[in-house]
Amino acid sequence: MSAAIPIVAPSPGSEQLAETPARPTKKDQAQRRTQCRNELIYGSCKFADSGCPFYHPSKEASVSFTTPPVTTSQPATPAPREMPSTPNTNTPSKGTSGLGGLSANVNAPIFVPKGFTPMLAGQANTPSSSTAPSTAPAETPTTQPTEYDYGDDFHFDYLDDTPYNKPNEITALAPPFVPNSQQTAEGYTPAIDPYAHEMNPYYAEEPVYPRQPLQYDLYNPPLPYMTNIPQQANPFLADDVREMLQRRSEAIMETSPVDYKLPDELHVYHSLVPIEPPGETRHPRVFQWPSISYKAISAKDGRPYILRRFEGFRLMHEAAFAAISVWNQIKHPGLVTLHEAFTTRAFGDSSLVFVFDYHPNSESLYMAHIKPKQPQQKAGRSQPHAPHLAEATMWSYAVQLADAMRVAHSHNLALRTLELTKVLLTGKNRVRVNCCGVFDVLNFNPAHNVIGFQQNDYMNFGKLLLELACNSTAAATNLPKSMDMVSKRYSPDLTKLILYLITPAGPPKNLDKLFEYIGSRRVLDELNAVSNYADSLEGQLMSELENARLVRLMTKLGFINERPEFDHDPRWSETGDRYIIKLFRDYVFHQVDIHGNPVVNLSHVLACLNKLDAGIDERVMLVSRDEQSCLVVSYKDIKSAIETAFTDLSRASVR
Ligand SMILES: Nc1ncnc2c1ncn2[C@@H]1O[C@H](COP(=O)(O)OP(=O)(O)OP(=O)(O)O)[C@@H](O)[C@H]1O
Repeated sequence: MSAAIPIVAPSPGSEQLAETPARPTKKDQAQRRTQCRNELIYGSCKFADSGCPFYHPSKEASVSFTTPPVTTSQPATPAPREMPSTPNTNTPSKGTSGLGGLSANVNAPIFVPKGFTPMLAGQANTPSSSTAPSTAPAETPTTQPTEYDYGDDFHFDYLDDTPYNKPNEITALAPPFVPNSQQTAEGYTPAIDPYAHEMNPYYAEEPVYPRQPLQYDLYNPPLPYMTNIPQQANPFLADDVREMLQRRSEAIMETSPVDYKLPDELHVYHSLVPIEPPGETRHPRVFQWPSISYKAISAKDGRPYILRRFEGFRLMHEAAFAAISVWNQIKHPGLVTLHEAFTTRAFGDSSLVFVFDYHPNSESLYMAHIKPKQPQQKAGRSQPHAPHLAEATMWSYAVQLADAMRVAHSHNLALRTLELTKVLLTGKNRVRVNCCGVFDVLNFNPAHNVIGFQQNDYMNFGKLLLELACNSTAAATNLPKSMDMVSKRYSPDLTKLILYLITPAGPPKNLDKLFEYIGSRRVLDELNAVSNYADSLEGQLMSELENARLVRLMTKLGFINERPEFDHDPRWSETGDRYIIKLFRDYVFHQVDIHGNPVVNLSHVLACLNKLDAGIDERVMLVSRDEQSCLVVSYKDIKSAIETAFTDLSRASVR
């Protein structure tokens, strides 16, 4: 049995027909056995005594359907307009036939809205409100041909003096939303709808515009265990996270406006773009060979990589590449992964190329913290840069870099590039050591002493922290002065750590001693910070998960709505179940207020689409654009209609 209740204007002359008794046919006899829908919906049929062919029960029987008198004036407004929808708490699902059944149901000649009755009956027990519809006679409505092709058998209801598509009638059928304990769940703000006052022109005294709460079961709030992170009111990705990801995505796709005459292809890489304009030297170089870095795309996996090219380098020992395979096996969050190295003549010289992971929009610690910057403008005022790094940031870097060192040393390797320009800031407080393995090839020596390089790592680490603490690349040239500055700016613990690292004298340094200086509390602080950040990102992902559902839904609507032709039928998207989908689209997106201005109400759209996605039994009244017909359908039915239409389209697309 259908849940769709089409109510349309009679065609011209239908009233005439109603008054002229026709010859009893088989169809007429069937009609006489069918209860008149006006009785069911409005409680009475004004044509009961003047030729309505349907069955009319006695007045006592239909008493529960009578509607109280109206006190508000009838408006004349454009369509479509915001319609209150009916919460389904009292209306269990009955008889909706699932996928594809809607067309048949809509065209069914006999209609008994089973799921509807309890709601109406429930209303009879509720005290009537002043906004209830009128049963008083009014003008006979204009009769327009309906847009919907219902077929010959379709039962037309005569619009009585209280047209069904008037808002006060709708209120009677769909009482205003009253938040229950579930609906007042987290995330629902009573003042969520800025249009509420505009959308209730008929209820100025008692606003009953159904605000569209984001129900917890349809739109999930952040996970409960996320109480350790600030809650965000925005159901979408936070602005700063969106901007960060957007910038990264742009950086990946960036191309060079200048033609640098680079090879089109290099090994398996193509689309080479220099990371920095070539030829500029801004700070002491770490490597004795000039190098230039390119972003390139791998033809193997389509991912971006960094190609660091050493110009004019001649490789003397093939064995130098042995370290590359070891570095390649180390995947650590504190290291920029080295993938491979090769020599090439594609640039017109003999070049050595290292391939690293590409971290879009990253910058070196030198660029981020030491390089002088233009003062930033905020609210029209220039903001001075922080004079020095916060102690917590210093410890965070120290913990991450110490762990990167630990993993390299445990593989019997040395980092050798713990320098301000070779440590990349790849995210919020996330540092990674870059260019690991480069020295192992550039300065290859079969008799090299890895322990000596590892001891140098401690020295370089101390120097890097000192330079960051003093905000200067020259800090190591005057140690007493620099250490004095550090002790004034930072805690004794940090001063002791730097002193331990940069002092050459004493026994060989080791990781245990290093972590003793750092202290387990600092490591746990870092763990907490990372966990909080992971939680916050997970919360953000959660909101994107919801949005992805809605995008899929809107994509389906886009495939179906306004399709010019399908299955050799130019009216495919306007007929059958698709007509319901069209009306639903109008209901969700094309509402207008009393002045005919568009209602751009995001919470309404989100609530409708979420209900649709969940396919709930709640009913919604869809009104045709000429306001002459309306359908009462459940979200479940609309979902079925969309699924059926989309499945038809998908099937045809693979044929
Ligand atoms: N793997 C990478 N992923 C993303 N960006 C990188 C990567 N490596 C380097 N960069 C970018 O290139 C910039 C320059 O780094 P690079 O190591 O080339 O410094 P440099 O100034 O050329 O130093 P040097 O001359 O000593 O090699 C960095 O600040 C960073 O923005």
